[in-house]
Amino acid sequence: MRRREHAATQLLRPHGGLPPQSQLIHGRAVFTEAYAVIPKGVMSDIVVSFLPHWEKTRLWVLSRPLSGFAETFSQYIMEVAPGGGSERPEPDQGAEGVLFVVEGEMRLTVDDEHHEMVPGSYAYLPPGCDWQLRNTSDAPVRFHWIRKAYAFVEGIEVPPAFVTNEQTIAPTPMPDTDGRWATTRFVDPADLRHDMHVTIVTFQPGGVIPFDETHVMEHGLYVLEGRAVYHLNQEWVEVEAGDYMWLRAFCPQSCYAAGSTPFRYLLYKDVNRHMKLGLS
Ligand SMILES: NC(=O)N[C@H](N)C(=O)O
Repeated sequence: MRRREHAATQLLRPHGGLPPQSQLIHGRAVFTEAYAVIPKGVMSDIVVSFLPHWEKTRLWVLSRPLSGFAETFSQYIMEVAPGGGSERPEPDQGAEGVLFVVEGEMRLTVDDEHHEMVPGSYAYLPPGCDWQLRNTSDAPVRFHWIRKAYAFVEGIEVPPAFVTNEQTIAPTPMPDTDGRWATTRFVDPADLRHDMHVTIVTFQPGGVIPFDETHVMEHGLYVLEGRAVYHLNQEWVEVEAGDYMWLRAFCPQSCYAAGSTPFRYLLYKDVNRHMKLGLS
């Protein structure tokens, strides 16, 4: 509980506001064909977005399908002020979503059932899900909203909605890592109803991904806590809590946890489906 509060405080102060006019800040932002890095410092007041049917809400769009629909997902950091929220949050009946709270509290209603969401709360919302959201507290709430067009498959049913909290799930250690690399999984990897995974990856100080993973799955990585050096394609990039990385399919990736506290990130990955072949 204590660690969660600390991580949330670290996270939120950096967003919003502007550097003074007397300063020219050179950021660490990177955009390449293979990946992008959006450091926390560039999530300022002048790059916010707003959405239809959301009240008292602003957001930072961290990723979106860029080249037609070759990319699979969009990811937002949502900030909802007290009293704000939406009765019509998702305009697309084909979109599934994951919500993950990083600071504050809110009420999520799914099929008329209320869920009080706190830091670490996680909700999976299948396509066509009936959900609403309201900040019933007296402080802003911030959460990630990851959306993907659900890939329907004949003979496989759509998974149901669920709400949980990362604190209730024991992380699964990676084999042969002495527990220095572990993943908190919210769905069973063998459950083929799911076509995306949003997990929490945790490295203890000194933990590494020891080789350049290179795979077809895309990633969004939001650093929740700690710091690391990430190898992305041909470059080494320093990242810390509040930074975001967007990785296209096949972007080589490895890392080492560089701080004195655990390095943790929220990870999106598309899984369990054929590739579209462009046949008509
Ligand atoms: N960058 C990562 O954390 N990648 C994961 N090992 C993954 O692809 O599952």
